Amino acid sequence: MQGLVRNVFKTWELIPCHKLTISSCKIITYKHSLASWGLSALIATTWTAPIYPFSSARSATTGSSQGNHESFFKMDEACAELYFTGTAPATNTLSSIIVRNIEGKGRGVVAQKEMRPGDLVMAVQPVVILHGPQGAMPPPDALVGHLKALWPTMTSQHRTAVRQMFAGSTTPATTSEGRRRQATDYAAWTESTASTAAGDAAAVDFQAVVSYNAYGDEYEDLPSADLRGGGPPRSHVGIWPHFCTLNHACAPNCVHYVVDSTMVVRAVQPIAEGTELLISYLGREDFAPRQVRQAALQSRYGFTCDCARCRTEAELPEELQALLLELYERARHELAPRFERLVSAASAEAERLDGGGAPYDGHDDDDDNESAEDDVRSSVDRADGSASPGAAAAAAGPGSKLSVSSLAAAEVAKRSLRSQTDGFGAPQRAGAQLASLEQRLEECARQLHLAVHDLQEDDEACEGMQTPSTQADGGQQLPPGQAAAGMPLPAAVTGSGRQLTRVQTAQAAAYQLLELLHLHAELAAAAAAGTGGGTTVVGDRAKAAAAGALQACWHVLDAISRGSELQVFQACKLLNDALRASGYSGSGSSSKGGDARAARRPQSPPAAPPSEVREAAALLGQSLVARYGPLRGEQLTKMTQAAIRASRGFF
Ligand SMILES: C[S@@+](CC[C@H](N)C(=O)[O-])C[C@H]1O[C@@H](n2cnc3c(N)ncnc32)[C@H](O)[C@@H]1O
Repeated sequence: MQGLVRNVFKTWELIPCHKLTISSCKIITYKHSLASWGLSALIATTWTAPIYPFSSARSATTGSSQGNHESFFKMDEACAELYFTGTAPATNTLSSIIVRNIEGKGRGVVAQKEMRPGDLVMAVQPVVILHGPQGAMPPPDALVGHLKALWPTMTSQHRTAVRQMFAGSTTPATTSEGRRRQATDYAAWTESTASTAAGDAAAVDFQAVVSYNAYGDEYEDLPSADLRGGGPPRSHVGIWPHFCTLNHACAPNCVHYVVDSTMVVRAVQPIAEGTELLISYLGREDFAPRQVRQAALQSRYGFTCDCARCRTEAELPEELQALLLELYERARHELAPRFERLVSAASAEAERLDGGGAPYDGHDDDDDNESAEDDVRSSVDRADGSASPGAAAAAAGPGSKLSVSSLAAAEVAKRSLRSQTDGFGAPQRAGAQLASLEQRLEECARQLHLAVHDLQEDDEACEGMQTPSTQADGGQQLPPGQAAAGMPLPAAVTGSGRQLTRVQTAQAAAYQLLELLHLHAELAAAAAAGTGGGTTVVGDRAKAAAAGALQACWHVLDAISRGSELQVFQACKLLNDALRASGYSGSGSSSKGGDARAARRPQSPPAAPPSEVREAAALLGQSLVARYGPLRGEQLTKMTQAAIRASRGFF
């Protein structure tokens, strides 16, 4: 896996767009090549074995050699109902988990049994939730009034849970309030207290409860909203008592998302019994360097993150840390807005040529960057979501607007580009802008390439000399003797013993740049297609570079954000590109060339998919299983189709 990522950086070169005449090139839209895809055949031939290594152990009829697999299987059936019909599980579903005091973090959730990627951790209902239209999340502060209004009629279980939520203070355990806050058992929530509802309400700091525990997003899980039908996905903000006992890590071992009103949390790594279960509170800032992540967590949640990823990053050479920060800032503030402007300008011109829109005014110079950034910012504010308990509240606070990320800006740019069937309509202007952008991007890419290369060489030289260097997230004790003074630290060990290498850590901090490299290569390929129908040498190189950068993106996501929606959607795109490049349709005859005679021939059995299609399908399978658990057969087919449909709207 790592080899692929390394390759991209080792062989990276920019494809020179300025040597091309960009004219009426066509972006082959995402929809077309997938429409005729023989999905079931491909799944049957490529996915079943590689993504279900545990299938026999999971079977309800296999017995229980590994504990309560039977109940796990049933829980996933309940979730399948949720995904496919929107019917929430009748009761809160919790895996074998326990709440414990974790040193330096207050309480946290710990696995009481071994877990594997895709295993359900919890599927739980909120104590309060507000919905809004997609992209318009209700203000988190509105939850305060709702909580107060609901309080008198709330079950005693819910009231106990709310009273025990983290509210920003470390009340000593000697007081009754402190004892309640340190309760380490979900069962304690069922205890009712003697105090009256009104009295309880006076003792609760509802504002603080909302600030630290609310979770909101601009949209719910998109593939399951698609499967459920019944209207567009909704935004939401709410408080889920079980969910808000989970602590944060910047490369977490669990993924979380909302389906209608149900919060689903799944393991995305192999997790050993006794390991702390962790989610990310950050959303898009997952792809920022350590300093940015830590500042966000400190200002919103009042703690300094010391997770395995942060520790590894802090041990990188100082110059590299400074460079990663600089590249992040340049990608976010300089390059992404300019890419966005380039694509918007091209789109506007294409519209004008179509006779549909106002003429392009030609104002696309650097001087306009500020207004471009505003545009990007507002697009991102609409598209981006907060992704943690409390993040929603933080988003509403003064000066804590959701961050503008170049990643999201790139998504906006790509979406806008792909919505045009005729691509660039302003050939010369677009070409000149792309060329100037290219120089800046090239400079950043080269710096990153050299830095990562050096890091890799260092690590290779150190290989074999090392023992794991840090205490694992989740409190696992690692073998002694590791923090030997002066020894380079090649990797962090996240909860589960998974290695997160220094190279992966550096690449994750530069993820936004990687996204832009992919976008650039796509634009270059599109430009080349405009001059020679995609058959030029430059066009082929650009396509290969785009595929390489996209694959690198998937692998970086797999290291830090496995099972995320973004990883699923990047995998959909990879598969689409592989299908398009190979002409494989999954049906009896190859679609390459698409001649009419072939259509009249009797259908032969489906040809075996080419290796690049199989690889891309396997990556999508892994991402889907991490996110949705052990879906099988028909369910897997439907979920895949839904993910592909949802990803079209996303990119
Ligand atoms: C939603 S609560 C999580 C549960 C909380 N630990 C408790 O005791 O109830 C969020 C708060 O947990 C703490 N926290 C979460 N992740 C942490 C981490 N990685 N390190 C230190 N504190 C953390 C912070 O105080 C944060 O404001």
